[in-house]
Amino acid sequence: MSEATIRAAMVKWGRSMFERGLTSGSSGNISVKLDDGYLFTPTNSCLGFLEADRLSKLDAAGAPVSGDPPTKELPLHFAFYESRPEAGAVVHLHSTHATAVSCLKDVDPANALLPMTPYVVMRVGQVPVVPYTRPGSSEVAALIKETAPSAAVLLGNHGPVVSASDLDRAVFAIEELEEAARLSIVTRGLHVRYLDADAIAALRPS
Ligand SMILES: O=C(CO)COP(=O)(O)O
Ligand SMILES: [Zn+2]
Repeated sequence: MSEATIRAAMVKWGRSMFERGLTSGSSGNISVKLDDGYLFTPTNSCLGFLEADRLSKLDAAGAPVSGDPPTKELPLHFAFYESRPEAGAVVHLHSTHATAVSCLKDVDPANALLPMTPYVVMRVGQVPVVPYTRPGSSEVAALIKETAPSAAVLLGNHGPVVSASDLDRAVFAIEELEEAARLSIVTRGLHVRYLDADAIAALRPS
């Protein structure tokens, strides 16, 4: 895929997620790995109004090449790229329900979402919660690396982050994560029938 196509896809998905209320204001950030480096959304940009030629380009060592200054969450994104060689894209949002789950005291920090439906198992897998760190802090990197090989993580009291082999898959996965979090919130206190181990074992990523 050409760099121009990837830039257009970042603008398209950013707008789509923003317009559907999956992240507000200037929250959230997206990155994609290129053959010769990375593209990042600029810091303080609104995902709904990204401009393809202003995206931040970094070289393979993380040095700036062109565009506006990158998201302050570089340590977060690079923690995924460094611990998951298959990662080709990373998406971070402040989507409401996943963020709500990230604030709950009584979830299992090893896996915050018990599997109720198939797609979260197929697209996301286990979702650990890492302790709160200040947005942009480099301390988050070691915490993310401890969760490897999880492709998805909830930042405690902050929001979801997902990595995948490409941007489409990362967006699909973070949307499934948000929907699974929404189901877990709306069914709280109800008697839920979770997927059993046989059903989970029969699901394969596709
Ligand atoms: O979500 C955010 C911080 O966690 C947004 O930060 P940036 O505007 O620097 O990308
Ligand atoms: Zn954030």
